[in-house]
Amino acid sequence: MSLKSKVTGLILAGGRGTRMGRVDKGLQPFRGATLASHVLARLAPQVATVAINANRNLPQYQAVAGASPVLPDYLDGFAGPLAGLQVGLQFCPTELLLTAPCDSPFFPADLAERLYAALQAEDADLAMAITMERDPAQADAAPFRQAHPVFSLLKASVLPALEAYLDTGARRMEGFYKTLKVAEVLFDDAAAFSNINTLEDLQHHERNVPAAPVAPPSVGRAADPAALPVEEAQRLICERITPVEASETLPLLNALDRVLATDIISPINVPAYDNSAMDGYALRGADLPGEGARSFNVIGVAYAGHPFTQAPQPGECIRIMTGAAIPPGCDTVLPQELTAAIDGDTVTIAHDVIRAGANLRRAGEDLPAGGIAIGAGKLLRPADLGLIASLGIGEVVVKRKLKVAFFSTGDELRSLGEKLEQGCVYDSNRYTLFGMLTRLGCEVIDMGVVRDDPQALEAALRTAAHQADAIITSGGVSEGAADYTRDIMALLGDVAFWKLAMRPGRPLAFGKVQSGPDSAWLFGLPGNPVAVMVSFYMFARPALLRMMGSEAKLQTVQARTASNIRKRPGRTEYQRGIVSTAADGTAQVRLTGAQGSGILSSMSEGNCIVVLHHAQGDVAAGQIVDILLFDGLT
Ligand SMILES: Nc1nc2c(c(=O)[nH]1)N[C@H]1C(S)=C(S)[C@@H](COP(=O)(O)OP(=O)(O)OC[C@H]3O[C@@H](n4cnc5c(N)ncnc54)[C@H](O)[C@@H]3O)O[C@H]1N2
Ligand code: MOO
Ligand SMILES: [Mg+2]
Repeated sequence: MSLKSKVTGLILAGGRGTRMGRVDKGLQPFRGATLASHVLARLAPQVATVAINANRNLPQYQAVAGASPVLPDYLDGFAGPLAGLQVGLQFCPTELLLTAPCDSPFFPADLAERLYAALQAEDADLAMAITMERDPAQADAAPFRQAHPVFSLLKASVLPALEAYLDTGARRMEGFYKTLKVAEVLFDDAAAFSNINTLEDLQHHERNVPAAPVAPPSVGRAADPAALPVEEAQRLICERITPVEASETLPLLNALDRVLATDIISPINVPAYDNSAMDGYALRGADLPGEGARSFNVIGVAYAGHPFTQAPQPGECIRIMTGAAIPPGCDTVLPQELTAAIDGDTVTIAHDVIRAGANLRRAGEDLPAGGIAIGAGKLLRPADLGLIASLGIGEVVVKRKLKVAFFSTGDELRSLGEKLEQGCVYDSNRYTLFGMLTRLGCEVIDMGVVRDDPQALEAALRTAAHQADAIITSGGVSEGAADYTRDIMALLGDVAFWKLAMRPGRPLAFGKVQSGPDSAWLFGLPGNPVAVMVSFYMFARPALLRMMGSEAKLQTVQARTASNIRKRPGRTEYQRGIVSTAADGTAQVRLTGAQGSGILSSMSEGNCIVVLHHAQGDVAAGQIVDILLFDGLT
């Protein structure tokens, strides 16, 4: 029996993350994934099965865990790693449990093997990793022994002892280990057990990534290997967001732009009956002449809404209008302009003008009765309202509207109507955000401008968390000295601050802000007026749509660029363009002059965004580029 098949892995991710501003450590983005997923990748090859112990953000951990279980503590109140060990042991289907914390992604690939060797040799209950470390401030001092109790291999049979220990009210890992027979295993590589405790640690490790093999930059500085690619940030956001549950029933006319909460099942066939696609003559296909011509006697008229119910005899036909029910016995309609002659009640038809079965619209060919006419999750557009009406359905169940609070941050901002002093700018972001959110069908809560002041920011975020499902802010997410936004966001919630490999829109804050029992997803967008829009479209929009219950994706189309475009590989660029039809009839795009992220006129003048992908370099005039039409976005 292999060692692997005897061991269950347990990732300890149940802590409060106190040293990381209470963020959920395991879910912090790291080298293109989350910390927990890096730990999982190390652990999985060493064990038969894995579980994650977590007490917050369970759906997000479930996304990391895949089919493996996510186990919250059985004990209340973030009782520490022993509480995680307890549920891990309760779950453990194998004879041994190997633990690793969610914030140490570098541990050895042979951890299980080496701990097991000692466990066996010493006939111990538990084997634990030890390293020798030095105080970096005292280079000459003797190294000291550092135990890593969270890196342990233990027998599943110690569970009763653990439960007895916990029953005494004690919670310390070291205290419990003293009750067991422990084998200590010295590892030489202390760095392999280093954990990431603070956001600074995270950024430090993020920066010390071995350089990724990116194509050489075309101009200027090299791409920043620590910056998170756009798709990765989108994925991390999407992993955490879940759709709102609540729905409401609305009259059809009020449901435009809302997200359908349940499938629309067609109660009838559409069309409800076989009917004519043409004004002309209904007849039996078998009566059409094989050669020459044949005359038919017109025995009646079928109008839309006024069916003719008598079947024709051979050599008879019925005059029929578009939409009228096909009379019994008929299977073909000859458009009136294809007749050879019409003389009173006699119509002459030549051979080979139509085939049998032509010009009929069959019952149920659009939608069969009992079939799904429109699936849940569809954003209802004008065609959908029409389709639902065509089924005779007058009310629909849609997801409730999202409430989105938004405010701008910055002491330099002035609202409309205020005097513009030296060094100030009018707040434009609140207007673009208002427009984008309204177009998305959200109920907007405009919270105005919030000063760069910790108390004001905290109060605004708390109010927003009480009132809204999501909060969108602009400004203060970069590293400027007067930007308190980051500190306050981190204080109130589980918020990550990302530096993205994109332009514009490099800084972004995302996470959950909690105030008392209420919480809201926060999108802290950068202050620059173009950056705020691009970041909204790339990150906030898909997340809000997902919360609304829709998975609508942005669709790029292609156009030929009219000029050379400079582009540095290693980041995604969103340049503003104007697409038009070239002389040869194909789509052609030219850029709107200056592309600075403060140049809002570029968004107003442009009708599309030219998407220059992460790995893409310079583009020569005449080459094809992807574009996102503003009309599709809004
Ligand atoms: N040392 C660094 N500096 C900056 C970096 C960086 O990585 N390192 N990133 C730059 C990028 S990229 C952007 S974008 C901005 C983002 O900064 P903030 O999110 O902190 O935004 P602010 O500093 O508050 O404002 C930036 C800019 O935008 C104007 N602004 C802000 N809000 C509004 C509004 N509501 N209406 C109109 N204009 C607004 C503000 O006056 C500033 O000019 O940071 C770079 N710096
Ligand atoms: O996000 Mo900034 O606006 O890229 O320049
Ligand atoms: Mg700033």
